[in-house]
Amino acid sequence: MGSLGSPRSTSIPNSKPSATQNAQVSELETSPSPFPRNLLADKTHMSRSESAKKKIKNKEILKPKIVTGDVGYVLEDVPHFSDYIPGVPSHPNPLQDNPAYSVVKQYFVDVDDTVSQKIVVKQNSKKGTHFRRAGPRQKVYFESDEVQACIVTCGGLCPGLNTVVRELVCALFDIYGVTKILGIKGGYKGFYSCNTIELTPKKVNDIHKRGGTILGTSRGGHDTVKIVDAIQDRGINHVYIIGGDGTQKGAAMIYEEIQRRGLKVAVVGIPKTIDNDIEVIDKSFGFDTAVEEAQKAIYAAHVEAESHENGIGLVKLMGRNSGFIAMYATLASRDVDCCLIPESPFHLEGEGGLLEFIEKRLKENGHMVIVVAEGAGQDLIADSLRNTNHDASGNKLLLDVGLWLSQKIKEYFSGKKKMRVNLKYIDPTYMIRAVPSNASDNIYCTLLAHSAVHGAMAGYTGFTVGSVNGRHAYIPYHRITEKQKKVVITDRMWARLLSSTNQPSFLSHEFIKNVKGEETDLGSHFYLENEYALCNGSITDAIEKM
Ligand SMILES: Nc1ncnc2c1ncn2[C@@H]1O[C@H](COP(=O)(O)OP(=O)(O)O)[C@@H](O)[C@H]1O
Ligand SMILES: O=P(O)(O)OC[C@H]1O[C@](O)(COP(=O)(O)O)[C@@H](O)[C@@H]1O
Ligand SMILES: [Mg+2]
Repeated sequence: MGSLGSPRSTSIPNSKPSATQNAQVSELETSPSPFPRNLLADKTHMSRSESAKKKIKNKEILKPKIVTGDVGYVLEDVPHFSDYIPGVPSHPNPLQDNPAYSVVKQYFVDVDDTVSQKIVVKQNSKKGTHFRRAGPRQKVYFESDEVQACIVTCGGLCPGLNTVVRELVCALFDIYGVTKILGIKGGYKGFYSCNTIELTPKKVNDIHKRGGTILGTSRGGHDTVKIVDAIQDRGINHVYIIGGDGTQKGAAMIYEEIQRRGLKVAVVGIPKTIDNDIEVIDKSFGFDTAVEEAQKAIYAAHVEAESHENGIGLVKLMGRNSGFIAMYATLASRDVDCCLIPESPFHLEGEGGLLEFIEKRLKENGHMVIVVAEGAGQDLIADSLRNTNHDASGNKLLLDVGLWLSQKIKEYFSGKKKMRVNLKYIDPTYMIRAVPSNASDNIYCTLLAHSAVHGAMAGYTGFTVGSVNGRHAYIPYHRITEKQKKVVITDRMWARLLSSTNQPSFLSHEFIKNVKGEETDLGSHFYLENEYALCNGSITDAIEKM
């Protein structure tokens, strides 16, 4: 495989590809890396001529790096420049000369350190899946003045976005002496349709105290080729992408295109989602803040409900497909009588239905509080209303379960029951995600940002950073994006919720029978509550041993 031709023909005025961004590489005969390799890196600058584009398009990308060891040890590793850029030079890490780190006993993470996905084990358990431990390495693959970094925030808002931006800038600046850092405005489409802003520690000094993102965000607009062209044109070689599951899928495509073009550009994802629906990681930043903020709405609903005869406080919380916010806000509050999430189907009418339970609870206590995740009961609403709308990113636009439920409850009691109820519906949806992150999320954001920067400087790319069992790790994109994390209703955490609210499970016998019949891999778990499932790996086992 040879050079793809002449230097890039189109470019933004005053910007040219940096010499180091396009690695000087030659045909790869043997690999210093122990991993399977099916990609040969391109030579020097790319041309955007049609034939060159075609060649790039047809190039295969690296296969996932899976390393196996003794006793069933598996490392799901992340790509490194040395996998596709032979002879890529390295340098000593400047961290060792940083006065702040002078007292640290061990500056660097050992190259062999990995983080286990499964921590509850039996005596004879296999070692199972591991991820590369995050942190500074002895060698870095960029000189400070060679780095041109950029940061983008995509998808919905989440508390902590500004903190991550701030800490990325500060880590690059303070630890690695990087001074060229660009903010991409307005999400993915900002790469090719907006101006950039220069980011310095001074500019970002106070931003963690503000909600939202100073960079702006958007849904839709992911055009891989245009984005990578912009990255190349601006000479960017560190791309930090903060966003949820959709964003990480987009980041994976950017990384693949960059690898196809043979560029020395690190693509690093920092997972953001208020719904906490990202697999593998313990939890996402901003989640704790959102749960805390939701307490205010639940408190108000409880005060209102308690103060009226047959008072019902109904609170709708975010959670498109995963009910983590509703579940944790309910557990934290202790004022909630019933929590409804997308993972646990319910029915309204008849024996064992929601309306019957509301009536019972009102008769017992005189008031009640219901928390509903926005994605709950969508199948029931869809029966009465047609809904085929999607947002710019392709996410299904949900119908308002809170309004629908309020209507159904009122109809039920004013109809044949002739019972007067006083229902107050509170929808704090955007309030819980528009706030600045709390103290613990701020620290989490800082660690994520530092891990991201250390990984990029150490030459890793094509990964998302996240906490796995409390240790920070580099996780390949496909592990984050292959499925969404959901509340496991056969998990003891959901059982704890049911026992705290004393609500019925609403599950039909048929549903339980179906779930019991399913053999599903329960690989990762929020807060690792499901020890049984982790040991045995099936819903059936989890249910039987609960
Ligand atoms: N499957 C996908 N492939 C590539 N890009 C995607 C994909 N899904 C979403 N995106 C892009 O990621 C960005 C954010 O996605 P979205 O689903 O809105 O939020 P989130 O990342 O928070 O889940 C959008 O710009 C969207 O175009
Ligand atoms: O109004 P928007 O911005 O589309 O946001 C609403 C959605 O954003 C979320 O908070 C999270 O979405 P993402 O994590 O995919 O950005 C959902 O819970 C909610 O449905
Ligand atoms: Mg999403």
